[in-house]
Amino acid sequence: MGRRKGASKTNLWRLIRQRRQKKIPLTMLDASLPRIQTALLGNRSMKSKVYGCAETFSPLTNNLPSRISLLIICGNAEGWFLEAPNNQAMRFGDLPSWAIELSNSIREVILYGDRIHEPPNCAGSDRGEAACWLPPDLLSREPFFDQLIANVYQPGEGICAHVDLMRFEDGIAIVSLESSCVMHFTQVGEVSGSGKEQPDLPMIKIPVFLMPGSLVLLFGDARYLWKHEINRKPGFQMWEGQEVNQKRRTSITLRKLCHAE
Ligand SMILES: O=C(O)CCC(=O)C(=O)O
Ligand SMILES: [Fe+2]
Repeated sequence: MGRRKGASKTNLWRLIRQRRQKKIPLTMLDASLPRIQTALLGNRSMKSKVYGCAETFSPLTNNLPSRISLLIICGNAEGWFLEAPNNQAMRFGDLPSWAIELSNSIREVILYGDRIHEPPNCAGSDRGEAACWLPPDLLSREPFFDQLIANVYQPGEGICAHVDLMRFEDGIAIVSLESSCVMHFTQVGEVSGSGKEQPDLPMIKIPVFLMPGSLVLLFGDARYLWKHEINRKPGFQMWEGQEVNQKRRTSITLRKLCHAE
């Protein structure tokens, strides 16, 4: 079983140590999902939709110059507050309606959608949980997601190798929009007694090509034992021997916060 909500970091490191003794499968989906894109974009451009999402976050944004595409806006029980103009927007708790629509589309597409790669049969599969696109308990949870982050990357900008924070449950969805890119996956390094990751692993780097509308689903090993990164510096975005043509890229990451039991 993949790790589930509420497990501590120490437990995670123990799990990682145990799992590294075995061959670790990468369970991940990379499928072209035009329906997702349609759900998100609707009749508007991505740009206006992103503005729309920022507007939903805070009444403050009504006063902002429209050239600011996205803002970090954090919310808590006291209300929304603006952290800094940036290229990133986050939302915790109740998601705006377009993100709920997007979550529903993701669920629908996993269950019924057209896919590039046919998933192995989840129900009754003798290949076990790792063979599904998303295990049934994650697929049926409510809410499906309650945190989103929208990232906008200009050409040359990316995100360094990381495992998403442990405050989020297993089962993470990333919708990739606008510009294609290569996302790389590398295994989490061996963990020493002090809890520090050791860099001495033979590096296995798995490139995954993401088109506009691609969906990446991370669960189990892919979520906990592999880091993901996007290095969009010149020379790193190679696919089939060619440098990927970079334009602005936007991603929407949907996750579920761990809640105390
Ligand atoms: O932009 C992406 O595709 C990845 C974003 C991501 O990994 C994150 O926000 O944790
Ligand atoms: Fe991430």
